[in-house]
Amino acid sequence: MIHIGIDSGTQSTKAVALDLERGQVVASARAPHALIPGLPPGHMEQHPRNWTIALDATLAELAARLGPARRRRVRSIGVSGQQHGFVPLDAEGRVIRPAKLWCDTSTTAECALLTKKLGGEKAVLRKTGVPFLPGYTAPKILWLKRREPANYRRLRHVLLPHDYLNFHLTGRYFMEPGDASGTALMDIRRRAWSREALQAIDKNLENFLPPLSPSDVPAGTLLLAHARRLGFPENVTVSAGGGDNMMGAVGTGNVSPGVVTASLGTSGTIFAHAGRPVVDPRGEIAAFCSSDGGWLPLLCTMNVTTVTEQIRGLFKQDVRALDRAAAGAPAGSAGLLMLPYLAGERTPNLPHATGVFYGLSLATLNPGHLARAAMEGVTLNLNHGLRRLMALGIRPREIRLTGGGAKSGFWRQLMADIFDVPVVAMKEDEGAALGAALQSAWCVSRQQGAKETSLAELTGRCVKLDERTRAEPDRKNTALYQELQARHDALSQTLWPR
Ligand SMILES: Nc1ncnc2c1ncn2[C@@H]1O[C@H](COP(=O)(O)OP(=O)(O)O)[C@@H](O)[C@H]1O
Ligand SMILES: O=C(CO)[C@@H](O)[C@H](O)COP(=O)(O)O
Repeated sequence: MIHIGIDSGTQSTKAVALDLERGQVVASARAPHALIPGLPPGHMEQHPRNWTIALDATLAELAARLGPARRRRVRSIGVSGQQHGFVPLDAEGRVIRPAKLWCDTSTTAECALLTKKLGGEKAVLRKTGVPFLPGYTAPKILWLKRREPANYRRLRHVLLPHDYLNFHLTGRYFMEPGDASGTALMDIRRRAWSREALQAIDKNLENFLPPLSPSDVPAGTLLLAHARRLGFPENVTVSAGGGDNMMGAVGTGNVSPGVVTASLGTSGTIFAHAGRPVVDPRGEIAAFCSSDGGWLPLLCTMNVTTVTEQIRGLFKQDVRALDRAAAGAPAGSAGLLMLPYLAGERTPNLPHATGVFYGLSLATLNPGHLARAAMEGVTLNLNHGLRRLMALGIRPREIRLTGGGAKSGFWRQLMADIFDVPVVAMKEDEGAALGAALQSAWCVSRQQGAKETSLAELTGRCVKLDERTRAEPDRKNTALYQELQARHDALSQTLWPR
């Protein structure tokens, strides 16, 4: 059987076709989609229509690559998507306005209002487990109500990006706890909507959200129009899918405690599977649910490949030239430190912070030092959160890498040195797309009942480490980076006191 996984990321949509019997990805496809340009600072939006165009294009390309015989063996599709985006739909399921994304920081006033309504930060953590942060969906809904009342009056359905793609494929409104836990509208301990959080926005909001279904329940069946266009059978199951980090967990075999994954996409995330809710009393680590029945404590920083892309653009380099330039500068960039908050930041919670190069001199103001300081800065920023994850009891023996940034050998070594933990990339680098394919295969096997296969068995069979990419911490550099971490944290704290 062939199981298809789609990952609708912030910069592009990726699709893979998994041949389950061979345990291998046999075809893949990709299509880019862009942010809406020219919006005021802090506003980050995309039109959901561009996601469906990219989804249809990648599915068509995948179908062509599979050829007629394998197309007839397609059994299921799973969808992964960037978390937290708010897709507002009217009564007919039409998109009312562009989606505000996970990296939009325009809702700090709404976060403050919601936090106050629930009784303050501690009360919010007690009631839902997840604080109101600008990246999450709840303040975006209140923003629409307060700032665009005419649009809000038309609101009848709230979906997240991956739910909207499921709706496009099946015609059904459906949500599951993994991605839904990133709305900040759930009590993540009970895996259920929090009536209090919903009512803090609108007493009718509950009617605009589908009930939460367990993640092993299918979202629906692929609409016939899609199946015919693609040459697929008529009974293709579309699984619940999930947020890209939840699916990245599955695609890196992070489905039982003890495994830690880092994703270097547009955002940077580090997460671990947990058999119980992990609520950070400081609210820095997100207490999300996974999309396989467990929980997924997660650290997210907003500035990862956006920063390296910006530096690369400045010097008109391709990704390899950027690596070479950075490798030409010494570890620690001769004292040049970068606080990478180009888009504000979620962890630490500094939505209005800006970036800083500290330590510019005749020796460091050149492309190589700037590139290295940028890569070190985003990695030190991630490491700040990794220390917090560790303080909550997550102990990584190694970290599995996924996302675009994991393709850089130079960056992998930098991560091993800064995290002081071995890192290793995966044979299939599209972890979220592979995870979505695997989750759909799991969902089909659960429907078949008697022949049910566990998710751990499926990942054990299909998820493979690429041992050639393994990087061990280099003792020459780990001590230096510990010092730099302290300087990075102190500089951040001095410039942006919390
Ligand atoms: N070899 C590489 N070295 C460093 N960065 C890379 C490399 N290949 C891709 N990238 C980065 O990965 C980014 C895309 O990552 P991806 O995980 O697909 O993002 P998203 O899922 O957020 O759309 C690109 O913008 C690019 O900056
Ligand atoms: O906001 C978060 C996690 O809380 C981000 O990780 C988004 O889910 C976007 O992911 P990428 O597009 O960077 O993969």
